[in-house]
Amino acid sequence: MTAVSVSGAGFAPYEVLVGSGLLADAAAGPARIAALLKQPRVLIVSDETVASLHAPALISGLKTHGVHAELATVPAGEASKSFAHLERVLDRCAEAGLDRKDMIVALGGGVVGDLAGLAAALYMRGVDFIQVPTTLLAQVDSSVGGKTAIDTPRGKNLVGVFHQPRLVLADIDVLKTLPERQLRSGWAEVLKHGLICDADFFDWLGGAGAGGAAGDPAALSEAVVRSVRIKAAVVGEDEKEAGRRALLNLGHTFGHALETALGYDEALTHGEAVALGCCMAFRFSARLGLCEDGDARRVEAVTAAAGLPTRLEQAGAFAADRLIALMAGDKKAEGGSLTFILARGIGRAEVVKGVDPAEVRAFLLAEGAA
Ligand SMILES: NC(=O)c1ccc[n+]([C@@H]2O[C@H](COP(=O)([O-])OP(=O)(O)OC[C@H]3O[C@@H](n4cnc5c(N)ncnc54)[C@H](O)[C@@H]3O)[C@@H](O)[C@H]2O)c1
Ligand SMILES: O=C(O)C(=O)C[C@@H](O)[C@H](O)[C@H](O)COP(=O)(O)O
Ligand SMILES: [Zn+2]
Repeated sequence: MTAVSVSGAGFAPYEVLVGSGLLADAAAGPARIAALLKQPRVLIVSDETVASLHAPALISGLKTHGVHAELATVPAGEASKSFAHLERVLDRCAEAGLDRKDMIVALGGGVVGDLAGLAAALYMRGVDFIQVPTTLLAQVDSSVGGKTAIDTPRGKNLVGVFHQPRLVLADIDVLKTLPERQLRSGWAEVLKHGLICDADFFDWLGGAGAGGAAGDPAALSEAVVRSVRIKAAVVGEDEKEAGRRALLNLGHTFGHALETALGYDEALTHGEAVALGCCMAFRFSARLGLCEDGDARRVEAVTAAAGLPTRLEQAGAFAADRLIALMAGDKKAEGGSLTFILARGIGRAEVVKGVDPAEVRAFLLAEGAA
């Protein structure tokens, strides 16, 4: 097991534990959860798919430590990141009689983590929560850093707060039940971490570590640990995204606009949108003369080799003006002007504010938007 600690100026430090058998072995994950509790009970929030596969092991592991667990489930999928499901989860907290000393456990992918984390931040003005991420995406990214949110039809993650977990338990074994498409989606955020600030990591992901995208356990473990270290370092420096943390949004200005334009449809997962968005960010960077065309081509080749989309037409048909309007509503935008995370090369991302919408429009048309 590897422990990565996340610490920063504005929040209580916590550990991300990455390893095998953390859920199945009651002396591992459940023991760590039990040790953090002020009262011997938790509310586990999960989705219906994950609950049926992995909640029984967690519940019985907790029971061996005298912890009673209640379970609240939402339907699997992005549509659960909504006001309606947030209300239902909050109602379940009240129905279960949770008080301020109780703990919520988010057992699932990024959808469950974002939703349960937001519910934990809101219920009684804030209760503690633990992340037990079950997708690759959630293990390498969403369970770490304290961003919680729901979507609205006008924007992805438009309503949320920063609320850090008390512990993250990333059990690599649970990825064995994850559908291949979801594994590849998570790989997109892994590639993103290399592209932002670690060219050696990106080289490894495109070479010796490439098997991780198809489930090779050793490569997956290493990719999770290296990703978590990168994310923990960035979050520790800038919890509330005053500066450097925005780099973690590489590929997301384009990606979130695509997801919202598609109505959070399952045709494009968040990871696929990020993969495509990163390719677009590199092509846009090359067009603006920030990086070499060769960098953009390499990003595209490594992304395609991982079975992820790299071109707009793979995601659907889009109107450039609609995408620009959505990007102007992105959380990084200031006064309606566009902000992008662009790159001077692989591993050299930077925040670029005040990008000319006419440049963006011309780029989107060249990419195949109408
Ligand atoms: N808070 C953050 O920092 C952050 C970072 C990245 C992404 N996100 C958010 O995360 C969400 C995407 O998360 P995701 O990709 O994990 O999707 P997800 O949570 O929808 O999970 C994907 C699918 O996999 C299933 N699943 C999960 N674990 C499984 C397992 N072990 N075995 C079998 N099936 C399993 C789920 O039921 C679901 O159908 C998006 O909403 C995105 O905005 C948040
Ligand atoms: O943790 C962060 O910061 C990120 O930007 C990670 C992203 O992968 C993630 O999708 C995040 O939810 C996006 O945040 P948002 O602020 O753009 O909604
Ligand atoms: Zn993301």
